[in-house]
Amino acid sequence: MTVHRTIAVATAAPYDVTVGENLLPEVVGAVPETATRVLVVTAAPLRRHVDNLKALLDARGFTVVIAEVPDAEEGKTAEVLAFCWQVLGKSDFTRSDVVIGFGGGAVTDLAGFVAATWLRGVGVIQVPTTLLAMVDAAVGGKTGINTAEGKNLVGAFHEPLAVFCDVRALDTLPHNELVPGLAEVVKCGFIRDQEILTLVEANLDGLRDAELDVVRPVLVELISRAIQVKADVVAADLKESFLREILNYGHTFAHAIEYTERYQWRHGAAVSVGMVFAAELAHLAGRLSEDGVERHRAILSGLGLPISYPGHRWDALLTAMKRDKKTRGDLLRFVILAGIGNPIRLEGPDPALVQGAYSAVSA
Ligand SMILES: NC(=O)c1ccc[n+]([C@@H]2O[C@H](COP(=O)([O-])OP(=O)(O)OC[C@H]3O[C@@H](n4cnc5c(N)ncnc54)[C@H](O)[C@@H]3O)[C@@H](O)[C@H]2O)c1
Ligand SMILES: O=C(O)C(=O)C[C@@H](O)[C@H](O)[C@H](O)COP(=O)(O)O
Ligand SMILES: [Zn+2]
Repeated sequence: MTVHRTIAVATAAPYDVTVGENLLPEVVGAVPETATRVLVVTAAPLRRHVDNLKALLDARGFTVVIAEVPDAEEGKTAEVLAFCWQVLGKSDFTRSDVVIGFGGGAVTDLAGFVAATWLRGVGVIQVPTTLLAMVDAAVGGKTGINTAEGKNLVGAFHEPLAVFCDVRALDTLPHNELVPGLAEVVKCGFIRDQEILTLVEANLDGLRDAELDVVRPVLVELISRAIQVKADVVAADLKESFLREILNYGHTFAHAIEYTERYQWRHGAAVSVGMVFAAELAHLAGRLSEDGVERHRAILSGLGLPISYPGHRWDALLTAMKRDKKTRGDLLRFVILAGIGNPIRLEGPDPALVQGAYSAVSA
């Protein structure tokens, strides 16, 4: 049976996230008729898919410009952003024209920021092609790039016109890229929708082995549920004044790992360790039971995700964590759980607790 689900994101500028199969015609249909030019921001592994999209856009009479950017985190830099601006300038791209972000989370983050900054903001349609980008990066309007000092330090909130998650794109996604996306799905389970945890626990082996023909129905359910969690949160607090911080569960430590490891860790893998770190911190702070911590370890390791960090680089990690966007002045702030499904903030914890949580996830 063909999958087709729509999740509405009810922000001030509402849009739909479509989860389905063979959605390229719908992507083209979402480009406003007022547009003349379309910039597709993408990376080399997506070339075949993008050729198909370009053919459909050409047939509709749009002038299509492709910006193929360096893959993965290498694309989230100021230099690549400037390259995209140059492409837009040279093609006389106007406010009625549209950017399409076509790729993993690195591409959708960059494409969104290109759209946010060009002429102070043009429309962007996001077409995420990794599991992680479908359930998280392409939804919610957080866009940005990394700087030499840290992860996602420059960016803007810029919501898409529409998001299309074509689950058939996952057929070409390498196994080692699919599993990290499950970390963000599990995150949504720990912070809000516990049915996600139940579904994952019941399908651990199939999800870990990514046998898509076997787990496709459960994966579609998990994708839809995770997007629904994100949609509900961003609809209530788009600009992260407080509630939205729960989507950052596990990310204080995760971003520090990514930065310290020069982006050689997959984002989802770092988030997996980051959630165990946050669970250990919550336990040390007396807010989460030993069983709650163990549930983190069991689910994440059961999916084949890392639950420890072997780097022994505490000083570097602490320096990076201080640059987290939830920090206020010198006050480190963490999202932790006061029980599964109940995220709270831990502000300015005793440094011994933070170091204790680090020791608990050190391999
Ligand atoms: N804006 C947000 O709210 C948000 C949320 C979560 C993550 N992120 C960001 O997303 C990024 C991670 O995204 P990611 O995990 O998708 O990694 P990624 O974008 O680096 O993609 C992983 C790899 O898969 C390739 N790929 C993508 N789709 C493919 C397909 N269908 N077939 C074959 N190969 C394919 C990519 O080219 C890349 O080599 C990080 O930069 C993270 O900070 C942002
Ligand atoms: O959408 C959000 O809000 C999130 O925090 C989702 C995270 O999974 C995502 O990795 C996001 O890019 C992190 O943002 P940052 O503000 O910590 O850079
Ligand atoms: Zn994330």
